Amino acid sequence: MPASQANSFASAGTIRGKDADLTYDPENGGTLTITVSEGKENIHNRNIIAVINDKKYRQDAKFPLQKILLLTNDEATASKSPRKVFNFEEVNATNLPQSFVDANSLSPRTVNLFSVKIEEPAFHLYVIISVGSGTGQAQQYFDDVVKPAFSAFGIQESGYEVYVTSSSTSITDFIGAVVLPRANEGRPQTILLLSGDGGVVDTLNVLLSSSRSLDYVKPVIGLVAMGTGNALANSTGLNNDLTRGLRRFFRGQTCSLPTFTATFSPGSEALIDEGRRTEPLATSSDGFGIVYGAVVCSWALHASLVADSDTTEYRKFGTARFQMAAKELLTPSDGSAPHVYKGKITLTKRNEHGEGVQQALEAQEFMYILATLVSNLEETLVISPYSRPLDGQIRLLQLGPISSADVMRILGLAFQGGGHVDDEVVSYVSIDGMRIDFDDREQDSRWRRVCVDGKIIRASRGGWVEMSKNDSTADVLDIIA
Ligand SMILES: Nc1ncnc2c1ncn2[C@@H]1O[C@H](COP(=O)(O)OP(=O)(O)OP(=O)(O)O)[C@@H](O)[C@H]1O
Repeated sequence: MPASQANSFASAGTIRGKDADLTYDPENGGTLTITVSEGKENIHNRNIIAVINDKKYRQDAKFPLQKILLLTNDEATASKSPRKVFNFEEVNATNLPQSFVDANSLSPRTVNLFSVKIEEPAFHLYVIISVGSGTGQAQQYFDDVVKPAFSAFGIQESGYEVYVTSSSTSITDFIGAVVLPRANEGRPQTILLLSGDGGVVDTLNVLLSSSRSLDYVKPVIGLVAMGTGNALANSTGLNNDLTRGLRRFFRGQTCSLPTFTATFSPGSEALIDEGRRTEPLATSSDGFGIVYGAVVCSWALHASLVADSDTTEYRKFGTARFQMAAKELLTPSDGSAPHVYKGKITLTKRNEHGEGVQQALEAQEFMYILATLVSNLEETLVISPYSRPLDGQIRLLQLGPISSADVMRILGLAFQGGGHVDDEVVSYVSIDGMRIDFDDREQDSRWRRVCVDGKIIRASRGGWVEMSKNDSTADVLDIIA
């Protein structure tokens, strides 16, 4: 069979300028096997950002030039050369098997975005680099991977706006000053966000707490997982490949992001600057503090460990920071017993007529209260195994005043695929909302800390927090997943 008539799974082409037999196996995520005279090489789809046809190929060439944008990992090279964490390669090829090209080509949305972008630069494309996220790799990922990948698509640096964070309010400021006004003018905007959950949540909070015009066009966010937990990226599946979600940005679909509102009693404040300072919450028309979220609203052990571990010192340890802070809370180094959190919890569930029905929990002492819209708080921490990507269902996990050893055992099961929800000490239910009334005996404000998507809010003494799922009127941004 002549190479030009090769079937969809095998062909004779070239790779890096050398003649090669090419075979594509779609099983197990997809692998291209390249055989050249010197030997074999496998390229897995999970390492591929995209495959593109190079527009600059010569018309008289036998086969058009194609490019495989490849990202190979990572940590092995990093130990030898700290600068070289991300190995991006633009692999020149010709006559790749069609099924391989189809499995790695751009989504129609991206094709459209890039063609409009080149012809009409006012079509807004931004890259936000949150340099404080995770262990601080976002800038390097941009320099080593995003910039050359955009360039391979013909999008030069003048074709997009790059915004690098300089403080914890940078994303909020940028969204409020640039993205919101343009959305209100009806302009389509795409933001590639190199951050953890925080960048998405900051964007959400600005858009939801501002007034939106009738012309409002939802900005679209593509997320590259650069945070510590990356709950959104890990729960939507966009971090399933080895490109941190950049593959999904080029190939995925836009989806609405389910969200919730957490309302706080007057006097509640956000803790910032490693808990050293406070700032007021945005307020609702009736004067209550408001925070919007898309991931988690928690109290007790989870909120305490997120708060305690959010320091520059702890952040250096990546996800281990959460376990280190949990250990200190469960087995305090001064030998004291772990705190038992006191409060009254009322759940809201909708009945078949869509009416909210309230149910007060009998128990008033807890170790762990966590309501979530997502399955994974970290890549391997499956906190809510029944949650499906972007399903919009809030699920509540509850642990009573059990021993520290039992809490560690339960969290261990959560790290082993989510088996903890079948354990008899765990309550795991679907809800539409929840209210916590903090017991007046909780005098130490540390035990009234609530976590909303990583932000820590200290509720007022004897105060409350109420969280409820948002309806479609809160549909203010799309995420590529
Ligand atoms: N240049 C900067 N200076 C100070 N703070 C920054 C800077 N850049 C980002 N930040 C802050 O760092 C935090 C990073 O949050 P983000 O959620 O992106 O990552 P993370 O907390 O490591 O991950 P995750 O939320 O997924 O666990 C945010 O509060 C953000 O505002």
